Amino acid sequence: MIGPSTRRLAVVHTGGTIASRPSPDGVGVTPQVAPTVSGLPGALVHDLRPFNLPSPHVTPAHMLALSHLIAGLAPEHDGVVVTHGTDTLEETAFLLHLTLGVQTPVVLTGSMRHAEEVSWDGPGNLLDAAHVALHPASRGRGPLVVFGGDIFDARTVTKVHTTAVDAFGGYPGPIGRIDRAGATPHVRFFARPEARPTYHPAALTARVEILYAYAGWTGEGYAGAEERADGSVIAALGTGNLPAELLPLVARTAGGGKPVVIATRTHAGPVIPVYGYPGGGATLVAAGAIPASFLNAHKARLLLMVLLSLGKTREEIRQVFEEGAF
Ligand SMILES: NC(=O)C[C@H](N)C(=O)O
Repeated sequence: MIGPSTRRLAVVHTGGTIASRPSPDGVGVTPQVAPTVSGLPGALVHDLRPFNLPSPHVTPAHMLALSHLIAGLAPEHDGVVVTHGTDTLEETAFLLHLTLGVQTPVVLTGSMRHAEEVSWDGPGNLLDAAHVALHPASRGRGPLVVFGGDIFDARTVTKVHTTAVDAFGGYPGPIGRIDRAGATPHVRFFARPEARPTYHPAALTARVEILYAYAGWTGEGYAGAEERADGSVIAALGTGNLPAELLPLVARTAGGGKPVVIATRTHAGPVIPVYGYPGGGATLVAAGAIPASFLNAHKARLLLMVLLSLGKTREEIRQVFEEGAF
């Protein structure tokens, strides 16, 4: 029976391993049946299935469509859970973080094992996500990722393992934790992410490519990306350094007005302009490149796509990255 204390939960299923089983054609594992939340008395669950994809097939356009869908669901629900494949889960979480301005908790989760494996982690992660989404303390913290009992904010969470059940981490780490004693959930938060601006692009029309730096890179692949894209992100070395050969290339692109954002392929820490040797971070910034702060390359790409799609200038984009307005 629906009463005044009935909590309303929307569960938006998008595919991933949490919806997967061995494929009927015998080739690997594919998304098939979305899981149902079990063990949540006193809640009215509204299931939605906007798409059913392995997350490597999820695009920024899907992510923005999800953001619009959730913006419509939020006022009518006490919490929203999104089930998602883990491979690009952090990108969807970050795009939601950038574009959703709702107070209603939005919690993403998934699984690392499919429904026919002995260690299927789908039901536990889904129930944890539901409890966190319906918990009053989750309100106003921005989109969250719940995995293996840890609660992460969308800005810093990243996938850290290809197969382990505790597949998510990031720097500086979880902002909370859910544990269950029998049917009773214990949700505890250690931190509240700062309020950040939200952005409202109608569509993600800008093209942004990522280049990955390595020892001995002399710019292979650079010119093609420069020509095709409206902006680029380089997963550079350490604090944001590149081989010397890249400095004139970056200077050419930035001088021509297309933003070049420098992220790092190192797994934690900021990009800062320390080094003055050719290709060092200080020389790249002097040549017009924009440091990505603490964002990894794929999150920096989404932010750059959002800002370019809104028609922001290179100076406005630099300001957003510099001030951490994301
Ligand atoms: N664990 C997973 O969900 C991985 C899967 N390849 C996906 O992202 O769709």
